[in-house]
Formats: sequence, structure tokens, C-alpha cells
Amino acid sequence: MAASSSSSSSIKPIFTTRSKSSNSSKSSLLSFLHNTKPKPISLKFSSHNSNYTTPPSFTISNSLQTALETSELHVSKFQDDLNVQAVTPKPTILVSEKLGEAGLAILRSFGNVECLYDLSPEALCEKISQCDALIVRSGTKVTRSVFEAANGKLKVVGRAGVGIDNVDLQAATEFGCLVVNAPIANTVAAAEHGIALLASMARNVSQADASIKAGKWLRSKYVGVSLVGKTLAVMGFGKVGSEVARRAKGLGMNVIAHDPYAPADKARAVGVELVSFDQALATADFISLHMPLNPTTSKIFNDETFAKMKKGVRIVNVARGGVIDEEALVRALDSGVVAQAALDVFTEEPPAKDSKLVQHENVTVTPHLGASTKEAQEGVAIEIAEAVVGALRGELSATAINAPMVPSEVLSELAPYVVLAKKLGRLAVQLVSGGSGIKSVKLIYRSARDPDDLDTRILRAMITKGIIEPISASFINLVNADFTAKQKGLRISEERVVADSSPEFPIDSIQVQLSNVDSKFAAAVSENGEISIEGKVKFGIPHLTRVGSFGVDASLEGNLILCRQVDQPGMIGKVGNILGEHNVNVNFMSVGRTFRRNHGIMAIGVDEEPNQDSLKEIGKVPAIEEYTLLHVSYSVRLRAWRFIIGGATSWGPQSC
Ligand SMILES: NC(=O)C1=CN([C@@H]2O[C@H](COP(=O)(O)OP(=O)(O)OC[C@H]3O[C@@H](n4cnc5c(N)ncnc54)[C@H](O)[C@@H]3O)[C@@H](O)[C@H]2O)C=CC1
Ligand SMILES: O=C(O)C(=O)COP(=O)(O)O
Repeated sequence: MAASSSSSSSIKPIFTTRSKSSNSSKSSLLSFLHNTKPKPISLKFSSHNSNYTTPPSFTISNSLQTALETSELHVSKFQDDLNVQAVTPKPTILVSEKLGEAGLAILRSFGNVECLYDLSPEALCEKISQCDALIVRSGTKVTRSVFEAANGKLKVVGRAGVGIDNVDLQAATEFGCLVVNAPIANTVAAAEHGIALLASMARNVSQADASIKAGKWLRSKYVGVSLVGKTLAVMGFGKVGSEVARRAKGLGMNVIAHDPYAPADKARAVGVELVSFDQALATADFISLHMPLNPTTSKIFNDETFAKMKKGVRIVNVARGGVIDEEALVRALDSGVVAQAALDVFTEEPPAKDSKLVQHENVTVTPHLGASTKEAQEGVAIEIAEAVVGALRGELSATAINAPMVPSEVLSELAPYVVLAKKLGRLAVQLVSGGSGIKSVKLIYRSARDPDDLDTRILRAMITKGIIEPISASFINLVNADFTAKQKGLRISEERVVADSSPEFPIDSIQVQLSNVDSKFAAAVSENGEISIEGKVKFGIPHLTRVGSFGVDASLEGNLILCRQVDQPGMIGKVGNILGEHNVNVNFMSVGRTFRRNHGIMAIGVDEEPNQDSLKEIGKVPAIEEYTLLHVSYSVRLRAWRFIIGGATSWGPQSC
């Protein structure tokens, strides 16, 4: 059970029965996601059967479009049968720093790639509104201004490397922009560079090299220190840190490590003892930094911590300049507390030419070269290109930084429930008429499976989307759903109830309850006083199965009229006739009641949106006690993957 905290604000739904054409109700999913006008879709067809002749390309027919928009199952079927490939405009991918060719080739095969290096912050902001993806290394600052300037077009930022401290993650999340990185391919390169700096620092390689080039021969000045038998403290025992530790052990060093989050058995496996921060500082002859830069680690090496170090310690930093207070390091070098430092990274990159730290005779520097080997750069380029293309296709990336990981098997199993969840959210909010605004939403999932086996994050996000999107300008996806809900003061709690149903299906039913709000359809209010609706997936199609205390069975498509009436013969005919007279086609009708000849409700699915006159006429039927019109869907073709990052345009074989 999870709940997000609420704040003082609340959202107030305002619904009118404004007239909407049926065409607008069928606008494409993509326009629905990004509030843009639907674009005409053309499809390229090719057949698995070579004898089958197909036109090279044509514009999608209305019926096919409707089918595509109406059912996920239909989409898959058409794609499988016809090998449908979208030829809608390709995404634009901006690469703002040098990227390996192999990665560029992957990107070019998918989208329009623009490599624009050394853009000023202003030029980046100007360009970004035309870009669907941005790929950066450590040199590009992806600030809030960039996300603001993107105006909702930017869907993914790919960091071709590990550190994402140059990306404003909070802003990315608020704008629903996915951030992915490439955390694996440069690990060894960074570790090797750490070892290179360690050894060259200990033997004064760069200083000696410079002196010979300056015409000197200073053998006694550059006597070094040995590594063997010395204690190295690895600060941050992650991917790079553990590789450094392995290599340092090979050099005969005694390696200890400090990492508050590293499992002890991982360290033991490398023959490394995990120690406290202070113990590491007090014991080490050499300290190598391998933690991320974040608010906790910012300037973690400062006057106070240098004072705790063994006099004459030598420091290597291939992590991030910002973990060291650079002015404090200069003081520590001047006082001899730190004998030497070897730095690949700096608070400001490039550092000022007259930087005391860089110019210090006991400091060896390289210009952020940790990841710069041919091999690492090709690897990183492929890793990030695949992650970005996957994200643009709507797949959840294994390296997503600001979105929960949902394994693809879970995603495909939950797909029809994702559609149901969105529709229930949207229906529930339409039932609200007043009160102090929606503050509290309870979601109850009934499932035969163990509650711990049920990953409901995407469902919760989808219900949130359904509730918030119609009443705000926010574009909501898996990246920003929780954030937006919190911001709107919406407290969402979840309950998982074990149901007596088949464990073959992940979920039996989803119930959405909104408390402390009035309903414009009193029958939707349960005995407990909250607006309550419940839905199930039947044969892959979402159904509304309960409204308040009334059981119904309505397939969730198009528009839905709910009527509460005195349970008596002839009601279906009367309402059906009125709709028929107004040329409104009924596609299904379901009646639910509490008990015989008491009250009942009718759920009537209609293809066209009924006009006000027809609804008023229904309201005038003496036995009808109340009625309401609900818009179930404008475009129902929801793919979980597309919801995850959204998009104004679709690309690739999975697109419509
Ligand atoms: N100079 C360069 O070109 C490169 C630099 N890097 C940098 O190296 C660092 C490490 O990268 P990876 O090993 O790939 O990341 P990682 O995420 O695998 O490892 C980081 C480790 O730091 C630990 N950590 C977090 N807070 C800590 C703290 N307060 N004290 C001690 N440990 C802490 C984490 O638990 C984690 O185990 C990052 O800052 C990254 O940006 C990485 C690649 C190349
Ligand atoms: O991967 C990292 O964290 C790095 O620091 C590498 O940075 P770069 O891609 O070489 O600018």
C-alpha cells in the first residue's frame, strides 16, 4: 500500500456538457497525449507473403484508423498481419557533444540526427523546441531553461555516460521528460584512468615529463613513492570504484573502501574491507574518489575532512570535481596534509587558466578524460543510442533515471489494465460536481495473485493521468504522474485485495474511489459516501462493472449515458426511442439494480454524442431520477509504452 502526501491545494473539476463532434472524439492518441491536433497517418504496407501485391503506400482508411484507435488487440493484429510501418515524420535527435560513429549510425537509422557541438546555452534553448531527443556528455548543461524552451517537444535526454549531474532531473521530471544514461560502457576506461593517474602521480610522471621538455634533467627532484604495500581507500565502491579496487590489488596495494550503500559481500568478493568514512580518511595513504556528485556528496572533501586525513595523503579524483572543495584542497596541498592530487574532473570545466589548483606543482591534471578511450566511446555511443531509440519507441529503458523500471513482461501483461485504469480515472473525475475539490483518491486492486507480485505503479500513474489531465493543462506520463499528483494536492492511496479469481490474470478488478466530493450523479456515491466506480478487463476490453452500489456491465468505448430510474418495465424502450429519434446509435445497454422493483441504473453506450435536447428529454421521463453523460474516450488506442513518454508524433514499426 502506497500513499503520497497531500498539500493544501486541491483540484476542482469543472465539466460542462459541451458539444463535441464524433470526429474530435476520435482524435489520435498522440494528439490526445500532447494536446495537439491529430495528424493524418499514412502507412507503408508490406506482406510476409511475397505473392501478395500491396500498394506501396496509402493513407489509412477511416475504418482501419477507427480500429487502430479502438483496440490495442486490433493494432497488434494489423501490425502482425500487414507489417505496418509508420512513415510519419522521423524524430529529431540533437547530439550536442562528440558521440561514437556506431551510436550515430543507430540514431540515423531511426531519426533525423543533428550534431551541433559547442552550442551556447541560448542556442541550445533555441534549438531544443524542434527536438524530440537530446544526447549529451558532461559538457552540456541541461538546465530547467532547456526543458522550458522545449515546450513539451523534448521526450528524452540521453546522457552518453554515467554522471547525470549536468541534467536538471527535477525539471526533467516536472516536464515529463525521460532521462536515460549509459552507465556501463565507460566503467573500465574510468577505472583505468584512475589507475593511470594513481601511478603517474606517485612517480611524478607529468611533472618530470614537463621538466625534460623544458630542458631540465631533475632525477632527484622527482623521486616518487611506491604503491605496493600502501593503503588505498576507494570512496564509492560502485562500478568504477570496484574496478579500481581490483586493479589496485593487482598492484599489491591494501585496499579498503567506503560506500554507505555497497553490500559487504560484494566488497569481500574483491578482497576489500568496507570501512567508515572517517576510518578511510584516517588510514589511507592514497584516496581515490568514485562517488556521484549530488547534494550529499557536494564538497564532501573540505577543510574539516582534509584535517582527518593522514598527513601526506595522495588523492585521485576521476569522479566529479564538485565532491572536493577546491579551495580547501589548495590549502591542504600548501600545508602538506595532502602531498599530491591527480585530478581528471573540476568544479568548473574547463577550469580557469589561472586556477591555483591546476597550477599547483603537486597536482597532476587531465581534461576529463576518464571515459575517453576509443573503445569506451564506441560502447557508450551504442549504449545511449539504443536507450534513446528505445525510449522514443516508448519502451521503458533499463537505464531510466527518473522513471520506475517496469519490466517489459509486466508491461505487456498489464497493457489492457493500463487502458482500463486511464478510463476509470477519467470517468471518476467526470462524476464529480463539487465539494472542496478532489484531494483523496483510493485505488483498490483485486487480484488472485500475491499483492507483492503486483506492480501497480503504471496503473496508478494512468489513473492519475485520467483524473488530472482533463482538468489541467498538465501532460502526464509515468515520469511525472506522482510529481504532478503531489503538486496538485492529490493524495493517492492504494490497496491490494486478494480476490477469488483466476491467477492467470494479473488483476480481477480496479476500483477508484474519490472521497469528500459531491457527485453530479448521486447513484455513483457508495454507502460509505465516496464516488466509487469499478472496472474489469473482459476479453481484453475494459468494462465498467460497478457504479456506486450498482453492478453494471458496460464496455468502455465512446460515450456513456448513466440513468438512475425506478426499476419498472419499459424503461429501456423509452430511453432507446428518445435516442433513436435524435439519430443517436445505441451500441449497448446494461441495467443494474439494488433489488427488484426498487431503483436501477442504466448504462447506455452511444456512438454519437447525444445533444442537450435528447438528454433533457430523457430527464423528463417520469421514472428517470437522474442522468449524466460521460465521455469514455477520445482516443482509446493506448499503448503502455507510448504513455510512458508520450509524444506528439509516432515513429517506428510499433507506431500507428
Ligand atoms: N572522469 C570520467 O570521465 C568518468 C567519471 N565517472 C564518474 O565516476 C563516478 C562513479 O561512477 P560509477 O562507478 O559508474 O557509478 P556507480 O553508481 O556504479 O557508483 C557510485 C557509488 O558511489 C556510492 N556512493 C554514493 N554516495 C556515496 C557517499 N556519500 N560516499 C561513498 N560512496 C557513495 C554509491 O553507493 C555507488 O556504489 C560518478 O561520479 C561518475 O560520474 C564515471 C565515468 C567516467
Ligand atoms: O560518464 C561520466 O560520468 C563521465 O564523466 C564521462 O564524461 P564524458 O562523457 O567523457 O564527458
